[in-house]
Amino acid sequence: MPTSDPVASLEHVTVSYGTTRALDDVTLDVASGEIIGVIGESGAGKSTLLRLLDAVEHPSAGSIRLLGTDPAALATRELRALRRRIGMVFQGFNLLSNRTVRQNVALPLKLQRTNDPQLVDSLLDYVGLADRAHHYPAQLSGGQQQRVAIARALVTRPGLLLADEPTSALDSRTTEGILQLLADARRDFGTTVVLVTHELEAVGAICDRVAVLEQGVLRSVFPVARTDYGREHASYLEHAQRVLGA
Ligand SMILES: Nc1ncnc2c1ncn2[C@@H]1O[C@H](COP(=O)(O)OP(=O)(O)OP(=O)(O)O)[C@@H](O)[C@H]1O
Repeated sequence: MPTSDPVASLEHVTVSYGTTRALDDVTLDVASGEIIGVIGESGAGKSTLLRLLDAVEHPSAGSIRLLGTDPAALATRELRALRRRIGMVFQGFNLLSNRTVRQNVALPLKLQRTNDPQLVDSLLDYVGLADRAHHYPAQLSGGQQQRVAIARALVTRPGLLLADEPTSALDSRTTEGILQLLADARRDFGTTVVLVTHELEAVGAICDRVAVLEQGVLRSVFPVARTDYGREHASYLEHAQRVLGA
């Protein structure tokens, strides 16, 4: 079990937009090395929570610590440096369409004015796309594009990886592979993952705990009883039989 300080810590955090409380008195720790799911109906506050954890939003009340610092107290340059330590993957993959797979993965390093071709290659290999390095995103399937996005997020060895509905645009078997990749990243790199999703199966597949938001209020955080979901080498037929109970 993780023993170090939380990667992120919210203390009585409220985020208000006018009279709307997008988050209402939320207290939550994200432990180092855990995969925590965040679920809730539309408008429950999931995106607001992610924006706080990505340090693009600050609490209206309460406090937050992210990777050991208070983001609200940082100057622009320090805030940028903090945000570079936070990886993000999105439902729509958000790859640069006019850059190759390899260039997309190398981008965060380029933004840091560094260059590590071996690391980029090793990550492409890790996500199983070494042979697609010179392809463009439009030449890849959705699942492959999400693998590129995950490689891009991991290339800086982020202290926190935020995943915003990462499998919602994918079919169920591709979803299994992507979830397995996130679980592997935790196992192999110790990556802490916050997974926002409306897919309860995804939470059951890889999360240690789940936080349930309702109208901005954190109703409950409880341990997840994992389902054996991530058999990535199962054939499509096996997958269909398992899901459909044949
Ligand atoms: N910039 C904003 N200005 C005003 N209200 C906002 C803003 N951002 C979010 N809200 C409101 O805050 C509440 C929480 O929104 P949020 O986007 O965090 O929910 P969500 O759980 O991510 O929803 P969804 O699943 O539909 O994306 C909603 O009532 C929303 O209308």
